[in-house]
Amino acid sequence: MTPARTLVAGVDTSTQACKVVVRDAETGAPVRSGRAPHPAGTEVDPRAWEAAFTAAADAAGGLADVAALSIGGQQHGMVCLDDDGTVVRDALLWNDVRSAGAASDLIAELGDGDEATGRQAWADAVGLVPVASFTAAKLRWLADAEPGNADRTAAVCLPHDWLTWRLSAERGPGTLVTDRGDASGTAYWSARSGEYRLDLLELAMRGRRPAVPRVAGPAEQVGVLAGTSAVLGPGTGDNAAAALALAARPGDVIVSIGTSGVVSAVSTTAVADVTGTVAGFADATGNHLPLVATLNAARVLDAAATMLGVDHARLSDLALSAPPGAEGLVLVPYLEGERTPNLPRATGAVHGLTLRTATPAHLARAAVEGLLCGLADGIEAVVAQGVAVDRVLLIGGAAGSPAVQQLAPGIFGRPVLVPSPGEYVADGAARQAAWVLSGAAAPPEWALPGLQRFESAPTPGVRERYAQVRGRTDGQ
Ligand SMILES: Nc1ncnc2c1ncn2[C@@H]1O[C@H](COP(=O)(O)OP(=O)(O)O)[C@@H](O)[C@H]1O
Ligand SMILES: O=C(CO)[C@@H](O)[C@H](O)COP(=O)(O)O
Repeated sequence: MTPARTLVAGVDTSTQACKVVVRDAETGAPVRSGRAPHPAGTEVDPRAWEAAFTAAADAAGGLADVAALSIGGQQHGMVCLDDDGTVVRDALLWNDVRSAGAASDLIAELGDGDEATGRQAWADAVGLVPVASFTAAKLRWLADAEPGNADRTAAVCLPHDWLTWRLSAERGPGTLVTDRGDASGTAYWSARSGEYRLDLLELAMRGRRPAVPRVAGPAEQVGVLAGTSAVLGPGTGDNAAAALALAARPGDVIVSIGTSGVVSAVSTTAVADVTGTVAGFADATGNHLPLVATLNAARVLDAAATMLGVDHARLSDLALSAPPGAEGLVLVPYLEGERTPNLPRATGAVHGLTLRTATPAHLARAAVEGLLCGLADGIEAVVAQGVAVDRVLLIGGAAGSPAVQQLAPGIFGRPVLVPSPGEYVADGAARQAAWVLSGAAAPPEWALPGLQRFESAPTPGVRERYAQVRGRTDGQ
């Protein structure tokens, strides 16, 4: 009789869905998986994430036989809890831009009214400059727009912290836990010092100081899955989890095209970009994860497909059938406002329409190129922080698009490696769970996914034309 293998589970509680994977703890071999959708919108009742988790776990055949579980999740979302641990209001997600004015106020206040001084002060304090996405800006919005809810907020945490806490057998006061990766996206925890800046939390909350989760070590057991003996890992932010799944090392740049567009890189040193383009986040192993995020990514292609009345496969074929640069047709993809560049009130635009370019193929091409040009700007910004780029890996839902795969190398000016299709955030969480279970100093050596290499001649003209048009789109 073969001995029973030990199983671990990883969860991605992402913007659009909850995904659960079950893997062999020793080898990382996939065993089973499930998913369930999240509600649409940028303001969500966290209980919907718990319901989706339950449905996704059921779809994955249940978790009764797993020995450990960790949760990766969408970053930055503001989850406010009252004295009883009840959710105070719906969570504001990372892509909710109502906090844009609050972010500007926080910059000005830390600079005593001077924006440049404020930017420098935030970069020095926490390695990033506030934008609408970060939790601190959302808390300032809450303090100003809903002071009653701010008063009731006894503790504040992030989506993955909240779900870990809900699944834990122990939910008493002081049991909320997070990790370095997700804490670094709050704007009141410093990846450089490894400490909370509770003065900045207090500034955001206009003098209130709610409790915050304890920041656990990368492989620390933080509890037990309720109703089982499975151990819980600390979990992490989605981008840190994906880096863990890919065993990313310095020199690797991961470009994720999910709901968000993300360029991130593992680095042994902290960054502090005073322009605010690159955020100085932490990874899930003790390193750093400088990161650029856009609000508009896979859903740009969803929108283009809807406009053209086609599915993703047809959109890709259309894009590949048009010439590079779509003969001057440019789509600026700021469909939800934008975070990078910081234009929260911007809208999308199409420039260069002529009788010749007014075709489905040109529009499809312009959508893919517009999306990729924004990410190419992100790669450039990360490089400007002194981060080495030896390999570019492309993941996320839209990385499955042949047009994205084939056009990215030309626009990025570098070859692109596409791992075999997978749920890399959930996989990274599963690898963390296996690490926690092992008690070892380093994560287990799991087989890495196969990589498909895409290469093509650089098309710098496409980025130049995009940059000209982007400059005219300020969204005011
Ligand atoms: N082949 C494809 N081409 C383009 N977009 C795709 C494709 N497959 C999935 N997507 C899009 O990818 C997105 C989901 O990606 P995912 O990385 O799971 O997002 P998230 O983690 O933010 O929920 C959806 O918007 C979906 O429509
Ligand atoms: O805001 C960020 C990173 O700073 C996003 O990456 C969110 O973490 C959401 O990710 P997805 O839902 O696109 O995976």
